Formats: sequence, C-alpha cells, structure tokens
Amino acid sequence: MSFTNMVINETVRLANIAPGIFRITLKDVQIKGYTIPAGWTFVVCPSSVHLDPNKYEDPLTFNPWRWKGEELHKGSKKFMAFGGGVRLCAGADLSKMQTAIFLHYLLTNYRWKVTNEGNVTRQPGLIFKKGLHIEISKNQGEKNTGNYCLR
Ligand code: HEM
Repeated sequence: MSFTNMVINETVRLANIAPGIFRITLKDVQIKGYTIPAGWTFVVCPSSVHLDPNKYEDPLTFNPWRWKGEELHKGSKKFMAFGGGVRLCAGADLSKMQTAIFLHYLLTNYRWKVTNEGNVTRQPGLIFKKGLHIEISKNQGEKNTGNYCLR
C-alpha cells in the first residue's frame, strides 16, 4: 500500500483540514530575526510550509510520486498535515486507513466526473465557495481492469 499512502500524503499536503497548529513557547525562541517570548501562544500554518517552492518542487501540482523514498508516517519540518512530535494527530493512522478503504471502493466500483468545480480558494484551508459537484455512477458490470488497482 505504499503508493496509496503516497497519494494520501500528497492529498493532505495540498488540502489540509487543519489550517493551524497551536503551540506555547516554553522559552524565548529566536527565529529569522524575531523573538517569540516565553509563554506566548502561536500558530503554525502548515500550508505555508506545504506550498513552499523551496521545500516542494512545483508545490501546487498533485504529484504522489514526490513521496517516493520519503518518510510517510511521521511529521517533519516540511510535512505537518497531522502535526508532529508528541502531539502528532492521534487519529492519523485511523484516518489514513479509512481514506485507503474509501479510495479502494471508489476506484474499483465507481466512475465519476466533476460537473461543477465551483469557486475554489485557499483561506488558508481549501474552501469550495459554491461546493464541488461530482456525478458518481456505479460500474456497469465492468470488471476491474486493473487500471485502478491500489498498491
Ligand atoms: C485527515 C484527517 C485528519 C487530519 C488532517 C488531522 C490533523 C490533526 C492535526 C494537525 C492535529 C494537531 C497535531 C499537533 O498539534 O501537532 C491533530 C490532533 C489530533 N487529532 Fe487529528 N486529524 C485527522 C483525523 C483525526 C481522527 C479521525 C481522529 C480521531 C479518531 C483524530 C484525533 C486527533 C486527536 C485526539 C488530536 C490531539 C492529539 C494531541 O494533542 O495529543 N484526528 N489532528
């Protein structure tokens, strides 16, 4: 299932449901010429990291292959869709498993097409101002061709 996990990581890199991660500084922190005093609450914005062209080549392109050979199950300074460290999302493995099961059934049993893309914006999370309309139909007796096999 390594390719499926690459697809899932790429999906949450581009379309993260958590626009901010909160932390409190335990001591003064110097960063890029600024000081965050001890005891302050601050917000880390994962999308500013996930869409940084210095960290991801062509960051707006959906490219699961960029994860080949990368760590897929821990947070890092360049990937924090599920947070990181001791507060790493407690549901990360569960949500990845649910997503993999959903993708498996969607790809092997259904076909779909986007009928109205609406108005997609980032604020910084992904917002579909007019929704996203998708027409889904069940495979009409087609056998699984293998084109959508999950690996
Ligand atoms: C795609 C789905 C999900 C995403 C992107 C996500 C993302 C996150 C993020 C960014 C955090 C903050 C981590 C940090 O502060 O470093 C978090 C925390 C947490 N998440 Fe999730 N989450 C997801 C699904 C779930 C699910 C399904 C559950 C439970 C069944 C869950 C339970 C939790 C809990 C309990 C925490 C708090 C962990 C702590 O503070 O120690 N999450 N999640």
